[in-house]
Amino acid sequence: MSTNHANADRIVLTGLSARGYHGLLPFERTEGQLFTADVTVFLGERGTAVAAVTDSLDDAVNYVDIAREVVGVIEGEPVGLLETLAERISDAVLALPRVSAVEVTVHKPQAPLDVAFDDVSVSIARDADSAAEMTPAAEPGAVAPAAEPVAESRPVVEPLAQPDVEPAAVQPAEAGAAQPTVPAEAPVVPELPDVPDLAAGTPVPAAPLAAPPAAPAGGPLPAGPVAPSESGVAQPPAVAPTGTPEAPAAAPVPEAAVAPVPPQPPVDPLTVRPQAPAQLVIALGGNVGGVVPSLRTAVNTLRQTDGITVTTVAPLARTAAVVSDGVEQPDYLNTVVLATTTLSPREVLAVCQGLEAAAGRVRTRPQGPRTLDADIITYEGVTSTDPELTLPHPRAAQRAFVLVPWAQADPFAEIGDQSVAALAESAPDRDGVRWLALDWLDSDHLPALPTGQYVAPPEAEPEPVAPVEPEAAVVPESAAPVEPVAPAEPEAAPSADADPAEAARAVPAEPEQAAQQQPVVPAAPAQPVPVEPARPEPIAPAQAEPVVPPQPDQNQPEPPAAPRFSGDGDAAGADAGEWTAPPAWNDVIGRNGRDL
Ligand SMILES: Nc1ncnc2c1ncn2[C@@H]1O[C@H](COP(=O)(O)OP(=O)(O)OP(=O)(O)O)[C@@H](O)[C@H]1O
Ligand SMILES: Nc1nc2c(c(=O)[nH]1)N=C(CO)CN2
Repeated sequence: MSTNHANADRIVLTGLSARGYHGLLPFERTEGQLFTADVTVFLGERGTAVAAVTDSLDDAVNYVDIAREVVGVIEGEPVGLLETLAERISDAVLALPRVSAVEVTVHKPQAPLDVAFDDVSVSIARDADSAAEMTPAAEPGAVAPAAEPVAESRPVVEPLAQPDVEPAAVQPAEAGAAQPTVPAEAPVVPELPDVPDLAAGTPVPAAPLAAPPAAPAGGPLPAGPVAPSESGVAQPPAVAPTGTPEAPAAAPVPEAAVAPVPPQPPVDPLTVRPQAPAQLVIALGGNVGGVVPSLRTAVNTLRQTDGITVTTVAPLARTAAVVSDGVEQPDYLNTVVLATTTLSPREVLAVCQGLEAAAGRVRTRPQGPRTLDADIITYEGVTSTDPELTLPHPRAAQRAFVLVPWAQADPFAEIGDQSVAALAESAPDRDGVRWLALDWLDSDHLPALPTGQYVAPPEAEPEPVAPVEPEAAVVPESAAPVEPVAPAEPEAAPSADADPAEAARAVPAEPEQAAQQQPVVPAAPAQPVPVEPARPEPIAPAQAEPVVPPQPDQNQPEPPAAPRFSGDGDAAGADAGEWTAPPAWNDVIGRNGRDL
C-alpha cells in the first residue's frame, strides 16, 4: 500500500466469503472451497467528504458494489494461486469509480495442507496508478508492475497459527508450483504446502476415528458425543467423498521442495475436521413417546458436546407425518438446531446417532415412526453422496418440516443455493405444518397439542361405517371447508394457552395436499379421552415435563359418523376402504410408543 494513502478515507470490508474453485490441485477445481477476502478501499482525493455532505450514494463508493466485485472474482474464473486471486480482486475494486487504492487479503482457510493450521492468506496493496501502469495485455494479476516498489507489489503469504508445523512440512507449494502466469520472483514467501493432499499427503483425520484407510464409509463410529482432539484440525472437508482425489501430479512442485511422504490411500473427507468451525444444521424430529423431553434432551446434549456450539434453536413445529409407504403415522414435532462445529462430518453423524440411541430409538422401517430422528441437513462446505452420510441431506429441500423451522431460525439460510424460506413455502408438505411454538425449550406451558394425529374433515358426505367406540372416537372438527394453514409467522404461533380446536382448524385446504399427507385425527376430541400425562423418556432430562393434554371442545357437535380416511394417499374421507381408528394422541405421547 502506498504510504500516501495512509490517512486517506477508506471503506473496509472484512470476511467477504464465497465458494471458489481456485487452486492447483484437481479436486480444488472440481469441488471448490471457501475463500474469504478482506478489502480496504481507499477513496480518492476528496474521500468521503462529498458524500458526507450530500448524503447521497451517488457521491459515495457503494460498499455493496465492492462486495459484489469481490465475490464475483472469488466465484469467477478459477485461478491457480492466491496471488492471482488477490490481484484480480484488486483490479476489480480499483475499476470502481472514486477508488484510488486498495488493500486485499485473500484467505484460504480450507487449503489442502497436511498440517494443522488456521488460515493461509495472501495480502497485496495496489493503487490505481500502478494498476494503470500494468501491461494491458497481461492477465490481471499475472505480472507485478515494474514501477511498483517491490515491497508493495510482492504478495505476502501468511500462514497463520501453525505452531506445530514441522519445518519439513512447510513447502513452497502454490508459490513454488510452476505457474506460467506468475513471475518467478513474485511469491517469494513460502506458502504452506497447498499441495499434497488427499491423495499422497497426510491429512490429519479426526482423532477418534480410525486412520483414513481404516475408516471406510459407514465404518464404526463413536456412538456418543465426541470431543475433538487438540491436534485433530486438518485439511478441509470440502471434497465429495465419492471421488478419489487425483495424485498431485497435475500440480508440479519442485522436486527438492517435496517432503518425502510415502504414498497413502485417499482420505475419506468426511472424517476430516474443519480448520475453522464449520456451520452445521441439524434437524430433529419425533412422533413417538415423550417427544418434547426427547427433543429437549437432544438440544441439551448438543449444547454439551465438545466440538459443537449451538447457536440457534428453531421453534418447535407440529407437522403432519410425511411418509413414503402410505402407512399412517402420528404427527411429528420437529425443530432445527443451528451450530458450528470443529468435528468432522462423520463425528457429527455419530453424535446424532448417539442422540437417537439415547432417546431409545429403534429403527423399524425407513421413515417409520421414531422417538427421535436427528439428521445432518448441511455441513458447511461439504457435499457428499455417500449413503452413510449424504450432504446436504438429500430430502431436506423438499421437507417443510425441516425448512419451516429452519427459516424461522435463519431467514437467510440457503440450501443448494436456494432460499430455505422460499423452499419452505413451496414444499409439498407445507400445509402439514400445523403450528410453531417459539419458547418450547423453556416454557412451562407448551402448546396444548402434543403430537398425535389429526384427521382432516371429510370432503364428501361421510357414509356411516361402524359404531364408534368412545375411546376410539375421533371427531372431525368440521365437515365444512377450512381455512388454509396460515404462514408460520412467529407471532402466529399459539401460546401455551392455545386452543386445541384452533390448532385443529389448521388443516390443509387442498384435497391434493391433504392426500399427500397423513390421514389425520382431530386434535380436539369431542369426548374426553383418557389422557395419561406424558411420562419422561428413560433418559428424560431434568426439565422434562409432561405435555399438557388437549382440552376437549365442549362446543364441538357430535359427529354424524366416524371419519373415513385412506392410508394410501387418497384424500381424507374419500376412501371407501375400511376405516381404522388411528391412535389417539395420548397413545402416542404418553406411552412411549408401546401401542404403535
Ligand atoms: N445427512 C444425513 N444425516 C443423517 N443420516 C444420514 C444422512 N445421510 C445419510 N444418512 C444415513 O441414513 C441412514 C438412515 O437414517 P434414518 O433412519 O434417520 O432415515 P430416515 O429418518 O428413515 O429417513 P430420512 O433420511 O429420509 O429422514 C443412517 O444410517 C445414516 O447413516
Ligand atoms: N412431519 C414429519 N414427517 C417425517 C419426518 C419428520 O421429522 N417430520 N421424518 C421422517 C423421516 O426422517 C419422515 N417423515
